[in-house]
Amino acid sequence: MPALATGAGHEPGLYELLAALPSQLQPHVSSPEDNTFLQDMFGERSLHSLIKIHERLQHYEETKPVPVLDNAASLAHNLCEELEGRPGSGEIRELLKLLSKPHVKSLLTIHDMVALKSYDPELPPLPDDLDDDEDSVKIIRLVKNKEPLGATIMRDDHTGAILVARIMRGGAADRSGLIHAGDELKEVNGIPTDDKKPEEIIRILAQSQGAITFKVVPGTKAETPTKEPKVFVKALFDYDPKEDSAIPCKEAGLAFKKGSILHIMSQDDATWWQAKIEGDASPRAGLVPSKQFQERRFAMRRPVATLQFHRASSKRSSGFRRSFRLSRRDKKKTNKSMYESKKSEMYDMADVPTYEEVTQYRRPSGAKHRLVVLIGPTGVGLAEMKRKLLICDPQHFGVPIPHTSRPKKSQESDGVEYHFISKSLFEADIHNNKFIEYGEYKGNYYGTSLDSLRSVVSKNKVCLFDVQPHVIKHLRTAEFKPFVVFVKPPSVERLRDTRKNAKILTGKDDKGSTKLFTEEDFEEMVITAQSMESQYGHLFEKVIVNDDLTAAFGELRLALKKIEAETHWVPVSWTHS
Ligand SMILES: Nc1ncnc2c1ncn2[C@@H]1O[C@H](COP(=O)(O)OP(=O)(O)OP(=O)(O)O)[C@@H](O)[C@H]1O
Repeated sequence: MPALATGAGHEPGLYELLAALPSQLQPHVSSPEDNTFLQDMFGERSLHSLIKIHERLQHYEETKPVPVLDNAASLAHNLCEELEGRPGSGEIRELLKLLSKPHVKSLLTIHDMVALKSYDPELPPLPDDLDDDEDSVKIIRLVKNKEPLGATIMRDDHTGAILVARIMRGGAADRSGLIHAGDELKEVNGIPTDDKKPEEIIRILAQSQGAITFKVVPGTKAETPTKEPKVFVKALFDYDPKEDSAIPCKEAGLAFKKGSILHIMSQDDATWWQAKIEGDASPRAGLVPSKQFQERRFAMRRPVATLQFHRASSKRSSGFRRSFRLSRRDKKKTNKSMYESKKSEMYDMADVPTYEEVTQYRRPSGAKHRLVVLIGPTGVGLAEMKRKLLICDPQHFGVPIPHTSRPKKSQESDGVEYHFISKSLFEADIHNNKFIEYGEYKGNYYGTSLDSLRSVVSKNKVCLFDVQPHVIKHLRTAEFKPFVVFVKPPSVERLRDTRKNAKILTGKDDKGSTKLFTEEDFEEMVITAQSMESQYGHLFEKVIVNDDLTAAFGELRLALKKIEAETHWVPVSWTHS
């Protein structure tokens, strides 16, 4: 590094600071490469010269000198012409030599520019072959590296013109601020675009690197500088732009998975939003279908989807969970949620899994715990998981006590196994929507009331509730903020291995008689789990495969611990009340 000399009597300033920086920064720089880089940068001669000039200029700033003239360069030029014809003395020859030096010429030109305060860049001359009516053509030069340009283009159906359809937020074109949606593209790198298809132009752009020159006619649409909206959504479906025939430009699409958190950066276009995956380091947005568009597409596919849903649910309803533990396989038993009777044939948009607006949430200390909803096919091990949680921390976890209209047995106590109420009171409570879920078995009602969930939560406990998946959506309120865990069976082979000695309720009586699992039980468990996941998967926040019980339980405990202590995404509506 060159020595940094400062003049005697020099005021300490930027120059000294620059000289001291490398040694002062050294303790904070770990890698030798970074150190060398800093030494080189701060030792760079041109940087020192600039600082010196800056310091000199500062001295003049106080005296505020004004230029005597602003045409020094042309004056010098005229003087040279005048003197050249004359028989010269030694002084004249010296003056001529001095004024013809490029450095002096440049100095005088710069002097004039400063005197005139003419700091705007000079635009390159317009190409000669411009038509007269092309007076609003703009020549734009962008330097592009390997990243895409970040713009989509289309052909205008009426005029046939090639237009910039949209500028992707954070992309190269957006950052340049030079190209705008609505601009008409005339040429790319001297290649006329009027006879090209948009895809061909995209290809030319993709293949270009370094400086790209565009000839554009600026669009008339006034650009309203939009403040980047901070909208975050959770994706409730998987999306792959490569599989989407409707997307205007597959390369500009953003692939995501169900459960991904997307930062929506622009909703200017009603059909295609611009988004990026939250936490992704790239500033560039990609195209995703808008909520409305995705809903429309879903509605068009709806007849098939509905048919599949009904078939699956009627065939497999026996495999779905009964939270209040009636017999597991009694086909005569009824099982309803308070909302089922209201279910109409009307198409409910809220059921269409598209996006859900979310926000970050962290449980304030002392606030109620989120309800923990456990979902899974019967026999998968939910009771086992709940039991283990209750044993390991009975002060922290609790379960709701169900209601029944059956008579109390001698060994039972009211409010322990069940709340025992009369049939007429049970029916009145059904009528008043007090039960989140209820059913009838051998002439008696069984059910879980919303108040029994509230009672656990109000004791500052984590309420564990296993329920049929169609009930989840009715629990998704600001009050309960349910954390939905789906417990999934492993493969039939693994079930065979792990559940050799495990027993399940037979459902022949309500005395809790058990039997060993059959091959049919395993198959039904796996099929039911698949059906649950495909219909309700977008509502599951955590999926745990219950293969090895200890591992699955460990995973559940960790997930519950995290949800209690850490910040996570929840629907915005849950934080507004
Ligand atoms: N990972 C596992 N490995 C071996 N056995 C298991 C595992 N998980 C659960 N079991 C056993 O499987 C049986 C059924 O589990 P559990 O009663 O918890 O199921 P469930 O999902 O509550 O079903 P149901 O709704 O029919 O009561 C129990 O005997 C339980 O101990």
